[in-house]
Amino acid sequence: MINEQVLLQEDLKARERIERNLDTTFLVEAGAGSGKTKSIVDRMIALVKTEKAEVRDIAAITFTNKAASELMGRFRMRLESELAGAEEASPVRALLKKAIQQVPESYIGTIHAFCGRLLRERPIEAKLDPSFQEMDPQEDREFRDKCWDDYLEKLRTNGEDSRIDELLEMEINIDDLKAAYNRAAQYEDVAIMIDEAAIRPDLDIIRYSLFPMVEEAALFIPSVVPEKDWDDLQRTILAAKRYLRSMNMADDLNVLALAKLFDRALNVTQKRWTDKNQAKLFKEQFQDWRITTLQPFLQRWREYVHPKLIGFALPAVEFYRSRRMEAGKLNFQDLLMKATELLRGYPEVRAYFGRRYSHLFVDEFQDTDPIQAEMMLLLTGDDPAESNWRKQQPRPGSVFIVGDPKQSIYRFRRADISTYNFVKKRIEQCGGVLQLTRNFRSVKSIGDYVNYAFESKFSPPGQLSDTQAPYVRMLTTQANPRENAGLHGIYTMAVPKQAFDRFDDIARFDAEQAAQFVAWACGDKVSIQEVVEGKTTTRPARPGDFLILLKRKEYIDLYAELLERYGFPSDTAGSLAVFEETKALYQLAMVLCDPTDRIPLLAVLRGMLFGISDDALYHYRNAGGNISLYSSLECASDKSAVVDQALDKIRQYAKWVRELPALSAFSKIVIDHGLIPAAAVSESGAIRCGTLMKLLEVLQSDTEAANEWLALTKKLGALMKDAESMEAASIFAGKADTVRIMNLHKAKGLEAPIVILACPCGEDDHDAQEHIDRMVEPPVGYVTISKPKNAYQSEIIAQPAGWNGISEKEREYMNAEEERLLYVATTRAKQLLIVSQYPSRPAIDPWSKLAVSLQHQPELDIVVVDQVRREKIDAPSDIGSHIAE
Ligand SMILES: Nc1ncnc2c1ncn2[C@@H]1O[C@H](COP(=O)(O)OP(=O)(O)OP(=O)(O)O)[C@@H](O)[C@H]1O
Repeated sequence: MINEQVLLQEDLKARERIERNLDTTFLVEAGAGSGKTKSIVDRMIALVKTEKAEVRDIAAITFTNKAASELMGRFRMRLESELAGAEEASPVRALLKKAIQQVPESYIGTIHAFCGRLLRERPIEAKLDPSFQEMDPQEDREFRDKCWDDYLEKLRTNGEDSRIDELLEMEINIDDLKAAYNRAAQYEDVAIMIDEAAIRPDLDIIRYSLFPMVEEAALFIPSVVPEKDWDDLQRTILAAKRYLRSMNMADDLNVLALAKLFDRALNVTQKRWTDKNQAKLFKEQFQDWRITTLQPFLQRWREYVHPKLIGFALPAVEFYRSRRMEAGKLNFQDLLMKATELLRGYPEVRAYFGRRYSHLFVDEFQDTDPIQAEMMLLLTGDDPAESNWRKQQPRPGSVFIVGDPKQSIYRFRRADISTYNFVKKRIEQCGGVLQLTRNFRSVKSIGDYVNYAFESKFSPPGQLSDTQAPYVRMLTTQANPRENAGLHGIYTMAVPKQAFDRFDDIARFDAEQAAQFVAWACGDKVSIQEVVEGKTTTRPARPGDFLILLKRKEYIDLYAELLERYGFPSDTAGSLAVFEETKALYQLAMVLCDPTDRIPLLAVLRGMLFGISDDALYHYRNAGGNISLYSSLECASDKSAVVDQALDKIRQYAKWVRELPALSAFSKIVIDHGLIPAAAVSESGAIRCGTLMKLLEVLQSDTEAANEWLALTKKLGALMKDAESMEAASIFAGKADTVRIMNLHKAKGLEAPIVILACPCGEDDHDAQEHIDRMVEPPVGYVTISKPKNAYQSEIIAQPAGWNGISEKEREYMNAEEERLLYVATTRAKQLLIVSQYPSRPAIDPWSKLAVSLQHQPELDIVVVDQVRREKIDAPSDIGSHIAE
């Protein structure tokens, strides 16, 4: 193998330099499985042992709190083991002892918490209320929503709501305005591009071109419906005719709505027209008109709307910002921006923190917020007077950055490759860029596959591109398991064609195969190779060896459900938390907020909590019963007695709500109704039960919700609406021997002996939504606003001028990131990687970009395994009757 030995030597040298060249600033590009955390710990220990730094001088910034606690744990353990190995009375021993004492004084944590620290020490210079509070993303969302409502209210009270009316006349509704507000609020550090000069496009161009075409084509549509129905163009023309007859076409918005009917490919079946040749001509004519007239027009319209929408949103965002400051509440972005402003604005503060944290470590640099780069250079810069971070150069050895540009997967959360490349160049000038290429994680067959699959996907080695990371060969040193000692390498697992390529069916088939494989493998059929204290051993596979990764989160619970059927517990991350129990509890909470409202009351009676049939309700009404919490039927018939019992129960709940703090009442209801055991024995019981318990925890952490029923109801509503705000959790979460199932972004930094890239469906090809240019000062944002078109698609309703070219550029970035996501996915496996495929329709398969490299990999033989019999309640509504009894 060419140069493999040389490359290994280079890797070794790089690792030595990390520990030895402590006065050199390094950016370490460490490939997958190369032991990033270990290299950080090695350097920290070296700093302590050589007295270059004390532990209290060290700040290490990690991507998540979990990564921070792992780093902290490993650092502490290394200090302890170094101490145990140090000679009695040696100077190093004293240093290590002191270091251990100082561990609590060091900083190891996320960038946001670090900024919080800086700001708490210097609130006056930061112009902050010293008792400011940090808001997590969920609290921030709620605060932002509240500010939006208040802002609209303020406009109304000040008589400024005519501004809203103006926008409503442009086919914009209140939801669109809020979408613009939410979008602009994401980019407070960016100058959002607005073209104030955009002029209103004249809709006469549509009137004069489209109306006559519609009238003419209508003449060739038969008067009776063709045997096989109207074709697309006919249907659209007939709809347009109805529109023209019934709507006021002097109104521009009606014309716009009509024109949009024609903004799609309209198929024509010639024989359904009265004249085939004319039909062919119409097809071409409408298609041509769409491209040459309609689409340019719609583009100009979206450009015209854009400044109005953004212009409305920006003052609302400013209102939200000033509300945060007045209330002393900082969101994550504020923490970064305020801390950077503080360092930028005060040379003495810069110098103070530069001394205080003289050795800065930054992990996962490829995925952090670009403002972090500014902070980092301001803190470590060698010129005390320079406030422009781009001109700063780190002091020798002051910063140690670790990252892997091949694993940058958070562009949607502001990660930015151009900032990464800028910092890399800067460090090249004043320190060194090192490559760690040796991979300790995967066996050779996986390494070979990864190299083969990604060499052509990344940019040529050593070449800096502003969209894609350069390819670096991965050097695996773990041998494959000996023959018959363990299934290893890469396998595919295909799902056969499903009717209409329905996602639900594809996912279910795949989940069943995956569960069967896990069951088979754990039945002593697959051995796992492990290196323990330098010795290679094997042991039977167990559930904890499996990591199932999905590109999208919708189907995570399905995989958990199928695994459960085969008797395997799982631990999920990133799946949606909206189960029937949560929905039913929310409905009940609404009833208890306003018991006079009969509609939710009826829904609760018929829903999963009480499962009362329409028949029973009918009998109850017939017997003179009133569906109300305030009346009870004296002599109900047998059939309707259940209604009375349910109403009694709800009355009882209402009493608890009046008498107890909200969370106590809520918990009592959950227990009284037996929801936790009921969830536990239902389909996906472990997750549903775990999610209910997590729900109680989430409510407990919100003081207002825990005390007040209305706030609790609102909180439940927010959790239902915003799937991002609470993830489902299994009761097995955190237990060691469970199959882990998660979406790909959650798998950052994780590994497992066996990885399944599952669920070969659900891929969508969504358009770019924004593009941020961070190479100019201040950074400029090109932001579009969209609204849902239907359940699956959205349409852009406002866009900045020149968006087509800009969005193409952004697509390049997005496509490049897709490749990196695949790199992250394939590099999680230690011994065996299984890739699910849906060959019948690659466009919907998120893993299909690997198809070419997978061509010669064997397909997994799925051995049919029986499901485990378990007792379960068949219909959720049964729970109600159980309780009623
Ligand atoms: N020097 C080493 N010798 C032997 N094994 C190591 C060494 N360093 C790390 N490992 C092992 O290699 C595996 C990968 O290490 P780690 O998870 O730290 O890699 P990483 O660089 O964070 O990878 P990724 O970026 O892909 O998440 C782990 O199982 C770890 O225990």
